[in-house]
Amino acid sequence: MGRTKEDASIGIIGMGDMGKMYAQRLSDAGWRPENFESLKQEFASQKGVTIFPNGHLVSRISDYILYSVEAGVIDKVVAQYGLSTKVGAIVGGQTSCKAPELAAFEKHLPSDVEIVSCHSLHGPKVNPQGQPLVLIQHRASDESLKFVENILSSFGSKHVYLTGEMHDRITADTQAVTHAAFLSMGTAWQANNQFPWEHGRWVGGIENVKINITLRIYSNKWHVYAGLAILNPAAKQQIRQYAESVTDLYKLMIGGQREELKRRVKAAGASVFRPGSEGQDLLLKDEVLDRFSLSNRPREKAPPNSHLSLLAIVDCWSKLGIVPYDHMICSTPLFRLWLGVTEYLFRNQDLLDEALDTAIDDSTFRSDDLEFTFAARAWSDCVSFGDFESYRHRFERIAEYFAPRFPEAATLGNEMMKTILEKTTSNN
Ligand SMILES: NC(=O)C1=CN([C@@H]2O[C@H](COP(=O)(O)OP(=O)(O)OC[C@H]3O[C@@H](n4cnc5c(N)ncnc54)[C@H](OP(=O)(O)O)[C@@H]3O)[C@@H](O)[C@H]2O)C=CC1
Ligand SMILES: O=C(O)C(=O)Cc1ccc(O)cc1
Repeated sequence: MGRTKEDASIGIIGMGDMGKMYAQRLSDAGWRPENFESLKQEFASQKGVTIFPNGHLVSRISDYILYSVEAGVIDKVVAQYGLSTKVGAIVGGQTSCKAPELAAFEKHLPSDVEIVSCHSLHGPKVNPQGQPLVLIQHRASDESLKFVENILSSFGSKHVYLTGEMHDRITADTQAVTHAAFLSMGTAWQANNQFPWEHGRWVGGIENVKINITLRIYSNKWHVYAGLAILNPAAKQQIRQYAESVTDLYKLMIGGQREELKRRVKAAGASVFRPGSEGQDLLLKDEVLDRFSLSNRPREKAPPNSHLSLLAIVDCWSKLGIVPYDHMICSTPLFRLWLGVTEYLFRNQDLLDEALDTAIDDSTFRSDDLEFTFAARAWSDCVSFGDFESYRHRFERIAEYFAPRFPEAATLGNEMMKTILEKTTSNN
C-alpha cells in the first residue's frame, strides 16, 4: 500500500500526558468512553485531531497506531485492541521499557501488522526539538521505518536507532539508576523530616539541582518511574549496584577509613572521568547552578557536604563498567543534569577532597547519609521484588510530604531545566 505522510492516519491509544503531547503535534487520537466527552472538548479547537470513544475505533482506521499507556498495562491494552488493527498498518509504543511492549505486540498483533516502536527521552513539558527520540525497527521494512520517521519528523527530535534490548540496557543506566538516586534523596529528607533548602546545610550549587530534580520527580506520576525500573530486567541489577556502592562507601565513612575511601572513590573517578578530559568544558558551572536556589543564603555560607549520592553513582558506574558519556546520544534531561553535577564534583580535586574529608571528619552528615543508605537499599528491594503497589505506596507517601512545596519548586525547576538544558545538549 502506498502510504504517504500527507494521507496517513495516525492513531494514539492512551491520551495521558505523553499521548496528548503527541496528539497535539500529530493527527488523529483515540480514547475510551469515560474520557471521551472531556477529551472531545479539550481537543475541540485542535485541527486534525479526532477523538474516538475507544481503541478499536482508532485501530481499525489508522495507518500508524501508537500505544501511549502505562508500561504496566501494555499487555492488557494491546490484548484488548490489537486484533482491531487495520490490515497492513504499523504499530508502535511510547512506553519507557521495550521488553514488555514488544512482547505484547508479538503476542497479540496479527502477523501482517508491522512494528516500529519509539521513545521520546523527555517528559511531556519539555520541547522535543533536539531531544533524543529512539526508533526501534522491530518487525518492519525499511520503507515502514521511513514512513514512521517521516511522521515523527515534525518534533525536530534527534533520531536514535536501537533494538529493544539495547534501548532497555541503556535506559536502565540513564533513567532507572538516576531516578533511584533522587528518589532516595527525597526519602532521606522525609525520614529526617526536613525540607533541605530550609536547612543551613543544604544550599547553593549542586544542592539546587538535587532538590529541584527530586521535587520534580515526586510531583510526577509514580507509574512512569515504577514501570521503567520494575519492568526493565537490566535496571534491577544496576539499582542494586547503586545501593551496594552507597552502603560500602557509607561503611568506610563511619569506619573512619579515610585512605580506603579516597582510594576507592578516586579510582572510580579515574575510570569514569578519563584522564585527558580535564581541559574540556564542564557541563554545568557555578553561575548556572547558583541561580536556581529555593534558599536565600549565599554560596559562601554553604558548608561542605559529603555528597554520598554522587560518590556512589561514580562507584556504581565504575563497578558496572559504564562510561556515562557514551550514553549522551540516548540521554534524558535529568540524566544530563545528574552527570553534570557529578562531573562538577569529580573534576574539581579540591571540592572532591573536601567532600571526602567531610565524609570522614564531620559527623553532621551521618544521620542524613544513614537515611540515604537505608533509602537506596529500600528502593532497590522494592524494584527487585517487582511490586508495583508497594512502589506506589512508598512514592506517594513521600510525594505527599513534599506536595506543599511543589508549586515553588516547579517554577524554579522549570527555569533551571530550561537554562541548564540549553547548556547540556545530548551532543556533549
Ligand atoms: N511522563 C513522562 O515523562 C514520559 C512517559 N513515557 C511513557 O509514556 C507512557 C504514558 O505515560 P504518561 O502519558 O506520562 O502517563 P499518563 O498516566 O498520563 O497516561 C497513560 C494513559 O493511558 C491510558 N490508558 C490506560 N489503559 C487504557 C486503555 N485500556 N485504553 C485507553 N487508554 C488507556 C490512561 O487512562 P486512565 O488515566 O483513564 O487510566 C492514561 O490516560 C508510559 O508508558 C510512560 O512510561 C515516556 C516518556 C516520558
Ligand atoms: O528525564 C527523565 O528521566 C524523566 O524523568 C522524564 C522521563 C520519564 C520517562 C521517560 O520514559 C522519559 C523521560
